[in-house]
Amino acid sequence: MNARTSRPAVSIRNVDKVWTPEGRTPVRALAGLDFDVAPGEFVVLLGPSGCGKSTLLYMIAGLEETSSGLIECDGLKVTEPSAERGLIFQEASLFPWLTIADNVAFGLSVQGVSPVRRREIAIEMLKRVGLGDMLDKKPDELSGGMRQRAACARALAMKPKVLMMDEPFAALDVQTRSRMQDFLLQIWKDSGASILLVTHSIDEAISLADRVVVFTARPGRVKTIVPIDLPRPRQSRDPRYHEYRDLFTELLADEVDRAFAEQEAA
Ligand SMILES: Nc1ncnc2c1ncn2[C@@H]1O[C@H](COP(=O)(O)OP(=O)(O)OP(=O)(O)O)[C@@H](O)[C@H]1O
Repeated sequence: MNARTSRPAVSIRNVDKVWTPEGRTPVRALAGLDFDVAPGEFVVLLGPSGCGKSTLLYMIAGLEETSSGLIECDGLKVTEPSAERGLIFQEASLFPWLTIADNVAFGLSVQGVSPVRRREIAIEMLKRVGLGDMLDKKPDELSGGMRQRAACARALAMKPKVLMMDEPFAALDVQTRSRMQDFLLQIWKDSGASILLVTHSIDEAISLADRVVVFTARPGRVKTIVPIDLPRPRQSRDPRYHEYRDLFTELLADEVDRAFAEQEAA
């Protein structure tokens, strides 16, 4: 972990979330979440389907309110979205009618950056993610991996302190996924941002994380937090890698069974 200050980048204090959809039974998604993310730390959220991982990201992003408890970023209570907290989804949510460079520049226009400077930043960011020769392409002219890199460039252009990623590589093929993981580690080091990444993949968690937060089945609670004490780049042939894999498989198995049992009973 390359924490630089003692103040957490994200502080999650006793957070509950109950969804109350109109005309439907309330859903208790998260209960009593309490953990911190250090500046520059890479935290992976791992847990069974429906345990509230995405819900947590939306609350940190300021897109949803907590039902109780407190979320702070850099010491300030989260009340609304901020450029300091970027969110990337499974499918790159780029505007299809804009070029890649204009997509990256778009958020900066909201911040009042001049058109010339926006273009400069967009080019710089797209070069950084290896898309320097794709500036004037539209999203549908790019592969899925390229689109995700463009989404990363757009988020990084805002210089976020926290970058949240909701299963960002789940839709990609195995080879592209592995390259994107290497790429992500590189931009994480370069940017100094904290990363919170949701995945269902145990291997992705071991390959990327400083710490893995394992959730219980719904309502999601922190089952345990496991630091990954392996040097990077992580090698799947390392016997300790296999020990982590066995540990996470065991930790998740009970929770996945519980989640299934609940779905069948519903
Ligand atoms: N907008 C919403 N309105 C009502 N209920 C919601 C809403 N969003 C999520 N939920 C419910 O909250 C629970 C947690 O959902 P969430 O998507 O956060 O879980 P998850 O762990 O990210 O799941 P998955 O791994 O399948 O993506 C689920 O039961 C879901 O149906």
